[in-house]
Amino acid sequence: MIGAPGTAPAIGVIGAGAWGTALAQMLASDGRPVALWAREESLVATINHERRNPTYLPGAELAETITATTDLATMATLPVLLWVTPAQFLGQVLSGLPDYAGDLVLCAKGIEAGSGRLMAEVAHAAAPAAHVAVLSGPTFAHEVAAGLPTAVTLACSGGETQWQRLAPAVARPTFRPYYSADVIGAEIGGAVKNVLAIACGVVDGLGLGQNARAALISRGFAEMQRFGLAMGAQAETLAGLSGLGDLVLTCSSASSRNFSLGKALGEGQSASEALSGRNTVAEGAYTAPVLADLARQKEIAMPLVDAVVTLVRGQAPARDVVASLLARPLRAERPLG
Ligand SMILES: NC(=O)C1=CN([C@@H]2O[C@H](COP(=O)(O)OP(=O)(O)OC[C@H]3O[C@@H](n4cnc5c(N)ncnc54)[C@H](O)[C@@H]3O)[C@@H](O)[C@H]2O)C=CC1
Ligand SMILES: O=C(CO)COP(=O)(O)O
Repeated sequence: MIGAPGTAPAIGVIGAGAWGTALAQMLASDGRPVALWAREESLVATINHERRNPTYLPGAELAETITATTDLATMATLPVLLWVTPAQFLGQVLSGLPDYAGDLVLCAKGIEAGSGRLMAEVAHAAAPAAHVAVLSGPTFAHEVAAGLPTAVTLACSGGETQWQRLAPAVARPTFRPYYSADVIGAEIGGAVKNVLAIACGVVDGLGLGQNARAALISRGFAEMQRFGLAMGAQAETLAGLSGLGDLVLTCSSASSRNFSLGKALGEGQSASEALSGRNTVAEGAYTAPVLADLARQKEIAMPLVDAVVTLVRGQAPARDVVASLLARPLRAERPLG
């Protein structure tokens, strides 16, 4: 049983990393009970007894109405689950709930390596009866946990009927979802921006200046549009909170794990050094190679994504990768040309 009698949660969060914990805190901000699933027994005890998550979200004092558990089967009884395990583990963890038939709100940002599947495809395969939605936008976990305001795209595969159910379950005074029916667009924005944030971190680490960063955001957005439109995303979604909004956030701050990974590479750390010893996830490092493969299959030029692949594979130093990007033939600015 999750929560005290009479206070059973109607909503659960799967994954107690930084983002899952911050989402649970945001959902509990008006006193509603929230169930939070973690893999780690010791973390469950710390959350329930000390009201904190020192491993993934240090500094936040967690609400009394959050109840942590390692029991996935109990979570399956809840009508709404926010799924926040990292992208590469979605299929594996969700396969523990194959019959889940409630609303499954996907919050990870990435593409599955190996299969090239977006998160909703992975979820449909693992839990075919679930009603999938995607929540994505400019949302640094520590800011959301602190109650600072933001807005997100909530893309519902079940259209407006699902939105009517989910919006009141997820919205809070400082957390504002906007409706979309474009699940693919919301997924692609979040997955691609993580890769581009690594590139922006490299620019920062190399000390190449703010002009270079703005140019990279703009040319990176062109890559996101080319890829997204070819995959069936809508242009307005890519230009919205889950696309351009999150791209600008993540490309502008070392609070981003992807940006900070790129910064370390730009400062001269090797890829293996920069990637090892992290207990937090920089999704872009796992998404970049599979994204580059998908783009190649579709004959879509993504030179910045290709450059990030070269860097995370440790195939060339950052300065050489930037030099070869700058030496590419001059061309028209058209994003789709
Ligand atoms: N942290 C943030 O500000 C935001 C993160 N996201 C996305 O949320 C997703 C989760 O990221 P965070 O919560 O930040 O993670 P995190 O980096 O804080 O923590 C890592 C998480 O991975 C889990 N994990 C490690 N090995 C695992 C395994 N074998 N199976 C299942 N889970 C495993 C850990 O238990 C932990 O929950 C990512 O896709 C990220 O892009 C989205 C918005 C904001
Ligand atoms: O997605 C995020 C903010 O919207 C968090 O970005 P990082 O995973 O790079 O920290």
